[in-house]
Amino acid sequence: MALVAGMRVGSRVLFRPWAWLPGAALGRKESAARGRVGARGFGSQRVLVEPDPAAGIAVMKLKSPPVNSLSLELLTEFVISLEKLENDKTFRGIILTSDCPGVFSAGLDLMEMCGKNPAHYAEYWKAVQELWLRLYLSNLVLIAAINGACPAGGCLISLTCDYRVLADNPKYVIGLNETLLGIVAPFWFKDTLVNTIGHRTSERALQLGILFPPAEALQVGMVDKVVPEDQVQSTALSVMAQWLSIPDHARQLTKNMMRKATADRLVKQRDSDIQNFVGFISRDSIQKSLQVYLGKLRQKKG
Ligand SMILES: CCCCC/C=C\C/C=C\CCC/C=C/C(=O)SCCNC(=O)CCNC(=O)[C@H](O)C(C)(C)COP(=O)(O)OP(=O)(O)OC[C@H]1O[C@@H](n2cnc3c(N)ncnc32)[C@H](O)[C@@H]1OP(=O)(O)O
Repeated sequence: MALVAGMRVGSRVLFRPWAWLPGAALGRKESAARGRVGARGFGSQRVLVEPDPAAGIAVMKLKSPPVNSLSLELLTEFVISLEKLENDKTFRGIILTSDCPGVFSAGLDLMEMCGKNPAHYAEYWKAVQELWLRLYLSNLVLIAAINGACPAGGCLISLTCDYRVLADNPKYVIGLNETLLGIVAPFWFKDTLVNTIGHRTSERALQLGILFPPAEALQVGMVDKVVPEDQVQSTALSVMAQWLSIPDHARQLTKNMMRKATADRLVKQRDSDIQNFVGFISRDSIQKSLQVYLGKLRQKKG
């Protein structure tokens, strides 16, 4: 077997770029929880995994009501489930979807970024980076079955997938709307978007914080297919079959070739990216903006 830049070619698992990342190792308890997934469902409180070993795929459902906001707990459970599937050679693809009606994911959890201390912000941001790196460079085919609203960090997660199917519902908007909150999408969010929809469209979408309804999302290439709500899952399954018809090693090396440079930009500056985030989010003016935004979200109800 040849070794290419640390990747073992000839076995199914071709690259584990995170294995050498600082902080990437899981604790002993978490390691013990790993192992073969088998045919029974597994998962955790916030991440349901429904494996179909015969088909070589698993459906992963985010289940952190009410809106799948990406709390530290959800990020951690997400990474653990992902790693379990990555480590089990039975699995070649994951369909990523939501168990919360009407919302794919509300993005990063605003409560994790408000009123906490710098150490907490640093821990949180490291977890956000970790999930992005693992998803973006995953060996598996990832298909997003987007069955609800998909703003900011939710959109980022979908953009790490190889293909996005969005339910045709005007409420199910998708985009990186950070500027509407008075915050800034970091460079690796931006890079992920640019790699998907191109520079000019990203520039406009990012500055204006555009949340695209389905038809526009399809038009700009933010999603690959828009289908009636009751067909999201079946469409994701048939798209998966098409992607799985390609030999893994060829597809994986090609994915790596397309994505590695983007991931490496973050890998090379993880610590400074954390410091930037902590400095930025700790500013009084930013904290105020986030509080105002949270207030508006709450008011919307009453
Ligand atoms: C040059 C210098 C650069 C430096 C840069 C350095 C670093 C970068 C710095 C920062 C980067 C941060 C990047 C941030 C990314 C994000 O993802 S921020 C999150 C953005 N998310 C949103 O804007 C979505 C907000 N939510 C909604 O729009 C809606 O909730 C919905 C998802 C459309 C669902 O609507 P609905 O079903 O009607 O539910 P409610 O609105 O009623 O919400 C239910 C409760 O959930 C709470 N909630 C909603 N979203 C969040 C969230 N993201 N985090 C935490 N909590 C959330 C909402 O307040 C309700 O709570 P209550 O029931 O009222 O308590």
